[in-house]
Amino acid sequence: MFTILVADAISKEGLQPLLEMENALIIQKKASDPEVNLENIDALLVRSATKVNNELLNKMPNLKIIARAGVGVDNIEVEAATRKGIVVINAPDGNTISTAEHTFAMMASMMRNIPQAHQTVKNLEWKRNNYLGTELYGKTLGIIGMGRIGTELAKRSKAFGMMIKVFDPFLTKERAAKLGVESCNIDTVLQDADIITVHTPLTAETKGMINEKALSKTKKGVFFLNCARGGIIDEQALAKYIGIGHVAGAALDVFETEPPGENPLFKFENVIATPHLGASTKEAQLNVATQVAREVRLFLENNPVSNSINLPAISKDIFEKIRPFHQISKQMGSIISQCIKEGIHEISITYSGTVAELETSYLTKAALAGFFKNRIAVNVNEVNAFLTAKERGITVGEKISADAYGYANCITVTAKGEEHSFVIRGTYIEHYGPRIVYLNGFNIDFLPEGNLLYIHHMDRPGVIGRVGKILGDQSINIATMQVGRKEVGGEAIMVLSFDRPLEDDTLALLTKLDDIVSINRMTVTG
Ligand SMILES: NC(=O)c1ccc[n+]([C@@H]2O[C@H](COP(=O)([O-])OP(=O)(O)OC[C@H]3O[C@@H](n4cnc5c(N)ncnc54)[C@H](O)[C@@H]3O)[C@@H](O)[C@H]2O)c1
Ligand SMILES: O=C(O)[C@H](O)COP(=O)(O)O
Repeated sequence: MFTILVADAISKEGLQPLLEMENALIIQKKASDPEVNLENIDALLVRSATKVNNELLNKMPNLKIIARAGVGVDNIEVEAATRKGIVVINAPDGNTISTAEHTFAMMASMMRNIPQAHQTVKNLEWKRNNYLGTELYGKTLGIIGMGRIGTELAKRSKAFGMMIKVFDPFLTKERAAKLGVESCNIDTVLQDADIITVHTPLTAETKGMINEKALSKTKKGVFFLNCARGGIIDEQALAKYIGIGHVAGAALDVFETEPPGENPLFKFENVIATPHLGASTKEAQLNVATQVAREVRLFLENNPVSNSINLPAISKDIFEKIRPFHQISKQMGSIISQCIKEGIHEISITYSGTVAELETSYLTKAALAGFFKNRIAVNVNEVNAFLTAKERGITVGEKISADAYGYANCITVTAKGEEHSFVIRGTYIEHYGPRIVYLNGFNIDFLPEGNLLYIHHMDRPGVIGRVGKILGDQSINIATMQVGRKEVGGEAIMVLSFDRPLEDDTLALLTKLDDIVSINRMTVTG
């Protein structure tokens, strides 16, 4: 049973994919509500109101996925979530049109003083001469950040006869030409635009990018819009430039602190504001809720997700292709971890045959997740596998080899420790399943699943019988048994599987037998 916490106001209709799950309990309450048992939560759905910081994450040890029903994830400590192996997803395009429309509406309202004039009419005043507006037609709109919203805003503004100059370091010349906008450096946008609007995420680079220095480069009489994130335009600097009459007006949907409380900008009549309403339409809310609800459900049902912030996107088709290799990679990581009982400084994985053509980095992460599973307390998965290896000083290498040892596909994992190395090789055979075909110098063939015992011994008559007798005396049923050796009378191995885990006492008896070099008891999940 999964417990899903919907902590912000998210469209109930959009949550349908989750509400239809038979094995999920949906709780719609604030994360701070004392009735919510945070320890049980598997999935958390938020908008921008809930601050998903490390402190909250520490109270949610079971959390597997955070879904942001919207675009900006600046209310989520993504790095802290990544460290804990929690997948973070968002709904990147569900509210694009609504926010572009809101920005356009704010621009038109600002240029024609609509909010101010509206208020006077409601106050029974008729001040027609106070509100001389400015046409949009023929004006230059400067767009900083030409992503989804910037692009939709440009299309709408062009239809109103505006010229568009944009600054976005990641915009190619071809795309700018296709969109019919002029790609410029930031100074050109600042100097030439009559109206400037920002549509970037809030990052270390964009925070305060419209500061006093930037404002000093703008035309006298310029207008500003911020419907992206508070802080991209420095509020103090903007207030100063409005105060001296350089900036003619500003339209703001977002603020450095939300709700903003007392703010120096609010004393100016030519500043208009909305309370972060860009995405607040029925359509956008349904879109973003449906997008994240579908993704959370896919994730909880062990399918890939497409809109993860901290996990490479894999399409369902590709995931279906890698699924069997994903499983065996994890199993090999787990076996290696249980067989080599010392600190590891290097893990390298070699792919050959058909598997080498797939998304191997995902498989490498799965092998690391399997390796760490039995070793450390933190939940390690594809999200934090590389980070965990790095933090523990383990070098991870990935190679492609032409030699598949006669198999259609083959994955070899090598772990190097202080004193020993361990090599395991597996393959996936259609209609047969995952098989381990090589263990540390020995050819073998076993299913890497369940309660396993790996015995390294000398190839002498009676060893197998003595092992069998001890197990029989303890009423332990051997489910499967495979043997392998290098040469007659030399070293050999056997891998046995049981229906239940082997007790310590049995293991101790087996260890004492003659001709046994080492014994490893393993539990490997499917
Ligand atoms: N007001 C609202 O309710 C509301 C709703 C949706 C989105 N947003 C916000 O709007 C912003 C844009 O959203 P989007 O969906 O268009 O995002 P997006 O990722 O599609 O676009 C962002 C663009 O900014 C560009 N960029 C990044 N750093 C830059 C820099 N230093 N200088 C110039 N350009 C830079 C990127 O290349 C990208 O093209 C985000 O901050 C998002 O959180 C607000
Ligand atoms: O980043 C976003 O998607 C917007 O800022 C919308 O935020 P909201 O979901 O809190 O309205």
